[in-house]
Amino acid sequence: MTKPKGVAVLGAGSWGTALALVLGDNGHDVRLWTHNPVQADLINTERKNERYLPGTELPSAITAYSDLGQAINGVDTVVFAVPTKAIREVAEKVESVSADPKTVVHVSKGIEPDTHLRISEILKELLTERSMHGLVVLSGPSHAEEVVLRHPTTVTAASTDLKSAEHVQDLFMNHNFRVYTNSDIIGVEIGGALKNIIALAAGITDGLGYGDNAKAALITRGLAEIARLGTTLGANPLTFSGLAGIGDLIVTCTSVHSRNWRAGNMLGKGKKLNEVLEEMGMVVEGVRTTKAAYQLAQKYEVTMPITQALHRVLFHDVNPKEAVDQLMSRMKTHEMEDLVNILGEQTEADEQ
Ligand SMILES: NC(=O)C1=CN([C@@H]2O[C@H](COP(=O)(O)OP(=O)(O)OC[C@H]3O[C@@H](n4cnc5c(N)ncnc54)[C@H](OP(=O)(O)O)[C@@H]3O)[C@@H](O)[C@H]2O)C=CC1
Ligand SMILES: O=C(CO)COP(=O)(O)O
Repeated sequence: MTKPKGVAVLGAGSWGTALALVLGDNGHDVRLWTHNPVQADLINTERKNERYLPGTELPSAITAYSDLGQAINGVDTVVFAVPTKAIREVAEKVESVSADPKTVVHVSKGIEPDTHLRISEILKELLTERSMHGLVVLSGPSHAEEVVLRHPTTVTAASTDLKSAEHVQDLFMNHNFRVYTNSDIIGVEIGGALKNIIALAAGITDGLGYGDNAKAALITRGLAEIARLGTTLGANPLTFSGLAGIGDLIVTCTSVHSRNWRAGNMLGKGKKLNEVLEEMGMVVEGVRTTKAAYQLAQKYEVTMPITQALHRVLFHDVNPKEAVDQLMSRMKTHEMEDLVNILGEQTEADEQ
């Protein structure tokens, strides 16, 4: 395999910086782009990103840039690691300064409200052949705080083009960071985005003082509604039993590292959404994704009771305890209601 020319990581928050560290450990020339020139200088002089990953020593292979053209021209892979709401702005800038096509990777976990676009769809809309020749999503159960400690982590690289997925697998894979490939880009993006909704809800139930039964209920019934919407949108149902499905759901609902869980926890303890977001100071993707998923559930008539309950808490000021009570007193139903419906339809068809 020829050594890649270099990798640019766009976004020097916790995840962009952690991924830059993995790539640096693997011996790549890493260009970490931030829109903040002061932060770029600090990273280059102190070899640390104190705001987002305090105490982590960054490998010497990483150089921070605040000039986007300098960061991306000359590398063959560009990793978008900014929050979903910044993807459009950064992609437009990339398209305008890019001198040649690159493999584009994104690691963001969200869906755009109102357009309902997944991030790969936004990137395809904005990046032309001038700047992109392959598109890969890297996702899975992976808190930056543990990745920089070089603790074992597994993720999946999804693309409709297996060669591009394997290129990304080779770039990132090492003894601590194991990368699988997957061809279901829809399922991987939907799993990664929607788990944040359930993690917010899990934080809320913990904040209310409920225990492990409530959390297990949220994880399993959450997975059911993620899979219900995901398959409606064209995902392979099996993806939801993998790293980007149940894997990421478990890690985000159970870890104190999760910003979504932490934000939910504060809501459960009685804080207001705007106070919580201010206190976090880092992106809580699940808030916007709840809006997008709620709209999608309405559009496709998909039953998503947890998402709907969280939507009431976040945007209609419903008390979290009341939202849990409403969820628990829904009409009785079969656990495998979708399966029962499909089997029922089949039996009816067989009898005719
Ligand atoms: N943290 C994690 O463990 C993981 C995160 N992810 C996903 O990665 C994505 C990024 O998350 P994460 O790094 O944690 O977020 P953070 O909040 O830690 O950092 C976000 C970074 O993006 C920058 N940014 C924000 N808006 C813009 C913009 N318009 N133009 C340029 N840069 C911008 C911020 O700059 P500034 O400092 O100036 O605000 C900051 O450097 C999210 O979608 C998240 O779900 C996925 C897996 C793991
Ligand atoms: O996606 C993540 C872990 O896989 C990070 O989750 P949070 O954004 O909730 O911290």
